[in-house]
This record gives sequence, structure tokens and C-alpha cells, in this order.
Amino acid sequence: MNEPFGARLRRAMDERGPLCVGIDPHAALLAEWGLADDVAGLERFSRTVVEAVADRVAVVKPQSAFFERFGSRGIAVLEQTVAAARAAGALVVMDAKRGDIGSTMAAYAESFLRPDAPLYSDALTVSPYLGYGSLKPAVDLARESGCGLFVLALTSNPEGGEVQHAVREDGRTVGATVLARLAAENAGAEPLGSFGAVVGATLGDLSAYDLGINGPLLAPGIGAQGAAPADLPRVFGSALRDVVPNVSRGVLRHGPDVSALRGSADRFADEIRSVLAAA
Ligand SMILES: O=C(O)c1cc(=O)[nH]c(=O)n1[C@@H]1O[C@H](COP(=O)(O)O)[C@@H](O)[C@H]1O
Repeated sequence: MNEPFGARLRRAMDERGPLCVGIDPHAALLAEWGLADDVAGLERFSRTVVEAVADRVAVVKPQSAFFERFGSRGIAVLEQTVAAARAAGALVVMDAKRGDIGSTMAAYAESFLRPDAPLYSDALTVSPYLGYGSLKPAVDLARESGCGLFVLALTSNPEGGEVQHAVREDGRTVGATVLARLAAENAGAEPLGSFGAVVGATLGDLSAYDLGINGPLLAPGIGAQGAAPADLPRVFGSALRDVVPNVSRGVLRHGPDVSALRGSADRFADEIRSVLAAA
């Protein structure tokens, strides 16, 4: 069995810093890079991002939607992207945000978390909003394969609150319940559990939530959605050390030049390092 994802992630964060660069080939970015909105453009874009950052950041996060747009040939590019990024030493979080009834969830888990699957990744983003228990097949397979999950808890988008801040009969919010489930999943894991939460960097003060889940906190929202590395201490408080800040468009807009992309990722990484050192 692989070493558990949480242990591999903690080491990568220690060695490379915690930054995650998203690989999000938006049609608008392909156009800005002078690429056609087709499979060749997608392939060129993804290869360039991997070349620029996968040897220096802890994590890359391909966003499956932008590959699925091109059908089976887009998925083939996604497979190549995952393999190339892992070969360059980055951990790959597949951002596919899967969530379904348990029996179907088992098939989603096999698609991304079974070591012989073509899209095998180090971790997968999943949605608990069919009920946290529906994720059990993914939790079980992740444990067995040494993979991780990132479970949507408090998302970065303004609409998320209507579900995630809703108060249950027991007085707890739905988002707090997801966090508590993850803390239970990670109990006793060292140096870090493999079951992470997605918590937006855009959300401001989250002191009402217990973010101490002994697992990683994937924090999208920096750059294009308006948050900055300097916001992280206020949002994450004492859980700051477990935060994996994600930047997608904020880095990608600097392409297609490899050294400009790399420079942008390095600047975000440096800024995050200083924020962590000062906290
Ligand atoms: O799971 C995610 O990664 C995610 C969760 C969330 O709450 N908000 C969020 O923006 N994301 C993803 O993070 C990336 C953010 O991209 P940028 O806004 O371009 O940095 C996109 O791929 C989103 O799909």
C-alpha cells in the first residue's frame, strides 16, 4: 500500500511549501495564450502548466470540467496531465467534485482512487451534500489505496452559505457537521490525516467553526476570486499550518511563457511562506 496521502502531503508541504496550482484550461485563457479552443490547445496549455510548476509546488489540481468539455480526447489529455505532474514530483488532486448515492459513489471512487485506474490521482474532491455517509465507498477506497479526499465543507462561492450555514435540529450548521465528520475520520493520524476539507479563502473570519480536523484544508479563492495570501491567518487562525492554498487563474493568466508562469507561482509561494512565518 502507498504511504497515506496525509503523510505524503505533509512532507511535500514541508519540502516545497503548501501552494497548490490549479490547472483550469478556461476557454478565455486558451484565447489569451493564443491557443485554439480545441484538444490541441488544451494539450499545449496543460503540458505548459505542468512544465512550469509541477517540479516546484506541492500540489497541482486539474479541474476535470475543462477537460470533459472536449469529450474522450479531453479525458485522454487529463490522463497525460495527471501522469506528467506526478512524474515531476507534484501530488495531484483531481478536482471532479463527485457526489452520489453510495452505490454510484463506489464507481466514482474506482475511477480516481484505484491504483490501476487511468485517472488514478493522489486525492479527489467530493461533495458531501447527498449526506456525508454517501461518501463511505470513497473514504474506504482512499484508505485502502493511500489516497486522500477533499470534502466540500465551506465553499468559496457566495451561494454556498445557503446550504453550508444552514442550522440543523441539533443547533450545528451543516458545514460544521462536515468538519466534525472529517475530524473523526482523521482521529489519531500522524503527521496529518488524509481526509481534507475545502474551505474558501474568501470567507473572512471563520472563528465560529472548528477547523482543527487534523487534516488538510484546501483553500481556493486566492487571486481571481479576490482573496490574498495575507487573508489566510484571519480566515484559518490556528489551523493555518494545515492550509493548502489554491491559485488557478491568478497564476495561469501569466502564460503561455513558462518562466512567467513559474515566476508567478514562485511569488505566490513566497508570499504564503512569509505569511506562515509571521503567524
Ligand atoms: O474544490 C475546489 O477546488 C473549489 C472549491 C471551492 O469552494 N471554490 C473553488 O473555487 N474551487 C475550485 O478552485 C479553483 C479556483 O480557481 P481560481 O478562482 O481561478 O483560482 C476552481 O477550479 C474551482 O472549481
